[in-house]
Order: sequence, then C-alpha cells, then structure tokens
Amino acid sequence: MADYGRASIDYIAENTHFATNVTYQQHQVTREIRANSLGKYPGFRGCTIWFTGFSGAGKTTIAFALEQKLCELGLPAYGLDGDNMRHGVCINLGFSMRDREENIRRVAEVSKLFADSGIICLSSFISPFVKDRMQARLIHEMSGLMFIEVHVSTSLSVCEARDAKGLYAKARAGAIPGFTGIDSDYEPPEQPELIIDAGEETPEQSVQHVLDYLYKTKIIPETAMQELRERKTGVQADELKDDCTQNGHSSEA
Ligand SMILES: Nc1ncnc2c1ncn2[C@@H]1O[C@H](COP(=O)(O)OS(=O)(=O)O)[C@@H](OP(=O)(O)O)[C@H]1O
Ligand SMILES: Nc1ncnc2c1ncn2[C@@H]1O[C@H](COP(=O)(O)OP(=O)(O)O)[C@@H](O)[C@H]1O
Repeated sequence: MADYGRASIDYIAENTHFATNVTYQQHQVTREIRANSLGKYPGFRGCTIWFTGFSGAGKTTIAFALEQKLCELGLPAYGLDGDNMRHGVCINLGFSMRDREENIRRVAEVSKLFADSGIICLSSFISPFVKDRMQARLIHEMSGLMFIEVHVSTSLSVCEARDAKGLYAKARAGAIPGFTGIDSDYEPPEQPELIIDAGEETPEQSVQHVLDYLYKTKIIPETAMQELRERKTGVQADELKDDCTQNGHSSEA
C-alpha cells in the first residue's frame, strides 16, 4: 500500500459522516476461495482499473473493449461507467464539486466490492479532482486491493472536436453550466500507473497497453496472455517463450 501519510487519512476522516452502532461483519469465505469459483483461472486477481479523463476522451470505449477481451479470455471483468452509475446508484447527484465528490466516493466503494469479489473492475469516470481520486485509491489500498489509475489524456481540443454526445456544443452555448474542461476544472493525475493518449492511438492499441500492464503486474496469467497472442497473430506458444520470460512470468499460469 502506498504511504499517503496522516494528512490524507485525516482529510477523509474529517469529511466523512460515519454511521454509528454498526459493526463490520467478517466473511467466512476468503478472497482466494471465492476467486476459485470465478472464471477460467484459479487465484485472486480482483483489482480496480480507474480510467480518468475528459468527457469524450475514450474512457468508456477502451474500458468496454477491455471488458470484452478479458471476459473472452475467461478473466471476470465488469465495466462501471459514469453515465450508467448516474442512472442508478448515483441518480440523485449532479455535477457540483460536492456532488462529484460523493459520486466518486460511492462508485469507488462499489468498485472496491467488485474488486474484493475477485473481478477486474473497469471504472470510467471523469473524476476531475485529485483529492477524490486519492480517496478512491485509499478506499482500495486500505483494503489491500490494487488500484490502477489510467489517465486517458486525450486533449480537450480532440474531445471537443469528437463531441460524440453533443455535450460540448451545448456547454459552449451555456446550456450545461459547470461542464468539465469548459467552465469546470480537470486536475490531471501527477503519477498515474498508465497514461493513454486516445487522440494519438487506436482503441485497440490502448487496450493492448492496459493488457500489457496487467500482464506485467501478474494480474493476467501467462497462459491467458499466450492465448490472446496466439489468437491475434496465430503464432505458436514456443515463439512466445522469450517474451514471457522477459516479463518475469514462470511457465505456469
Ligand atoms: N457538467 C458536466 N460535466 C461533465 N460531464 C457531464 C456534465 N453533465 C453531464 N455530463 C455527462 O456525465 C458524464 C460524466 O459523469 P461522471 O460520473 O464520470 O462525472 S464525475 O466523475 O462525477 O465528474 C459524462 O460522460 P462521459 O462523456 O462518458 O465522461 C457526460 O456525458
Ligand atoms: N483512439 C480512440 N480511443 C477511444 N475512443 C475513440 C478513439 N478514437 C475515436 N474515438 C471515439 O471517441 C468517442 C469517445 O467516447 P467515449 O468512449 O464515450 O469517451 P468517454 O467515456 O471518455 O466520455 C467515441 O465516439 C469513440 O468511438
């Protein structure tokens, strides 16, 4: 777990209204045991990959393509998306600074539950403020879960030119006050685990970057990565051996 120091923990403590008279209940099933009933590969690999960036940066496109690829490989994954969560768990929240903070707190807690259950959780939220993303990270790491921050760094000009949902045009016309990048701030991450410029690369390349990271950190086992490469290139497993050794994987899954 990264060391965020007392200041971060105190910040969260001071800004959280704790419920009283509640006792945390321990599960009888460990993460390892639960993980063995999930997907094709044994072993716990629950974690959260957190995509942050402007509206239209490509967060959802990349996360959902990744979700599909992982599920095809037999690795359980679930995409949590800003637009979708705001249809349910976060339906009563708007886009003020305070509402965004509560939005990110809630979706981080939901992400944590997915990760805890052994699923690779793909969370795509603008999450424009450093302190909210820091809280999301803390929520995971205090529970011993990996939190992988991916900055989808596509420039505002590219996002605005895409304007897939027509929201930038509305925001420029003054019809959506407080729109991120127009009249509401976006604070880029200082030390994300990955940076993806989806203005410069294709969704397939971006998906591959995340897959490579998951392989490097041993979340994706060697055999799954091998299957993926064979599907893609048709090359035989023998030819991939050198690659796998370089990444520090043994010959077992
Ligand atoms: N004011 C304002 N600013 C930014 N975005 C807006 C706004 N109003 C509505 N939308 C739409 O809501 C989606 C972002 O929701 P998020 O939950 O990811 O936002 S946040 O993390 O709480 O900032 C975002 O979706 P994405 O385009 O997928 O990012 C927009 O479609
Ligand atoms: N390299 C790319 N990566 C991701 N999306 C891209 C890329 N090139 C173009 N796009 C398009 O940009 C838009 C991105 O929208 P979306 O994935 O919903 O972004 P976000 O979730 O960040 O708001 C989509 O219409 C997508 O097809």
